[in-house]
Amino acid sequence: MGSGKILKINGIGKSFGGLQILKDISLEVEKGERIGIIGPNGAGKTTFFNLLVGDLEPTHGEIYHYDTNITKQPNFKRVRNGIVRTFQKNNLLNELSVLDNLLLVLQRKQGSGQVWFKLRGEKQYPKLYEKADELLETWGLSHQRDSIVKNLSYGEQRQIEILLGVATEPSILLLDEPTAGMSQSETNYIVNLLHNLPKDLTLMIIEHDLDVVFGLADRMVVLYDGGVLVEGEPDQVRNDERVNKIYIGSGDEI
Ligand SMILES: Nc1ncnc2c1ncn2[C@@H]1O[C@H](COP(=O)(O)OP(=O)(O)OP(=O)(O)O)[C@@H](O)[C@H]1O
Repeated sequence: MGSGKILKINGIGKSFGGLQILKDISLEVEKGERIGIIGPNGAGKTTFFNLLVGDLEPTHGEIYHYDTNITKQPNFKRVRNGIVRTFQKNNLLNELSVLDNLLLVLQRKQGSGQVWFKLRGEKQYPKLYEKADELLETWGLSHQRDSIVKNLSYGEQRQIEILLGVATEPSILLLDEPTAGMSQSETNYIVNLLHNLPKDLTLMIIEHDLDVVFGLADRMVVLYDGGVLVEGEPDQVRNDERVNKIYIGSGDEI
């Protein structure tokens, strides 16, 4: 059973062919928690997210969203229920403007049985455009409103992608390396944005920049060798001998 937690993960694992990537992961997440997920390259962090959002099915174990067993629920249903992820790579419509990308997300959110990919006109849907402009202003991005996505820098595109995730008003937002490949000022923008998200939004963040993730998280989960090596408050994890051991020689400092 789910026991009132927004997410309850009971002993999930994932194998590809004969190769067991995730062995046995259990985790309970409270609404509004900010969970940082770290671990060496190839530890299975992205695979873990794929299981949570329904892009992959676990080989064993169960996932509950509150009291609903979502282990086999398809991705689109989880998105509809507020479980949303952003990718390591940009997932935007590059030939369209920032505004149009945002309008499509807002349309899809509102749309019941609508053709989400057909942009609606401003005259017929002034409220939709008002909402998009309001969001762009809140995010300090009004100047990029009409920029074509492909003409933006990589870091700017990633910012927009994260903001589109936020625009869907999710209850759980999973961010896969939100600051990867960003300049320091772009990273600062994202950190600031994440700090200012509504407090009842649950965040799970995979991040290689340890300063970023330790600064944002209430709780850290360290994945290693297919399982949870350590889980706890950031200070506790930062000082954990086992965690320091796996990061020694990796070039990262805890
Ligand atoms: N669809 C797949 N088929 C086969 N192997 C896969 C598949 N997806 C992931 N893997 C393997 O699973 C392992 C874990 O990959 P994953 O991307 O989850 O790790 P990660 O911790 O996110 O790594 P990184 O920090 O480098 O992004 C890797 O060895 C990868 O090659």
